[in-house]
Amino acid sequence: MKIIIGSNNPAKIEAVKHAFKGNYDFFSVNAFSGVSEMPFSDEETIKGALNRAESAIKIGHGDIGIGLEGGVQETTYGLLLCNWGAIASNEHSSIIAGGARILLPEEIAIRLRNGEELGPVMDDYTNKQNIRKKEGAVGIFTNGKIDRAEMFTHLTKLLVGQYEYHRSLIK
Ligand SMILES: O=c1[nH]c(=O)c2ncn([C@@H]3O[C@H](COP(=O)(O)OP(=O)(O)OP(=O)(O)O)[C@@H](O)[C@H]3O)c2[nH]1
Repeated sequence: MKIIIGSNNPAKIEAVKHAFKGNYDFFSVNAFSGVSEMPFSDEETIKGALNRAESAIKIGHGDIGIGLEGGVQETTYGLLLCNWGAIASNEHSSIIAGGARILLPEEIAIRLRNGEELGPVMDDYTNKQNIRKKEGAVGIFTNGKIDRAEMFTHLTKLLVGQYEYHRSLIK
């Protein structure tokens, strides 16, 4: 089975490879999210994940397309880091799942509300480079307990499990 991942971000690719068990061929493509660089709601982040999954399966001529998208959601408690994923398949309509979420520190949230993007803000805050491709904001703010790849692995397992369940209903 040919699985097309709609991103070249190593944290996302590693996560998808970990979540699938069995004989699969993985390819990654730079899929278009069709949403803003910094999605600012669950709705927008889900849309980005769906667009990436549906574009990945088409571009890569795969059996399955996977889209993973990071964003934030405003709440009365503060700004939540949110992540969403989608599986597009040739057999049925797309499936979505959400990742674990944590509140971002207010000094980070203020910068995002003023229009900055989380990736560069995290690099600036930590004085490191490409945090988004490594441990991610979730890794930094959980003291390394859950990094971005692990969070996306869990999310992708939620997708794969639902996909298998849907397929068992079709057959
Ligand atoms: O350091 C981070 N840790 C995180 O936990 C995290 N979650 C989201 N973001 C940032 O939010 C924007 C959209 O996210 P995103 O997933 O669409 O893009 P990305 O650039 O990370 O990947 P990709 O576009 O190469 O696939 C980008 O600025 C990401 O950097 C994060 N940055």
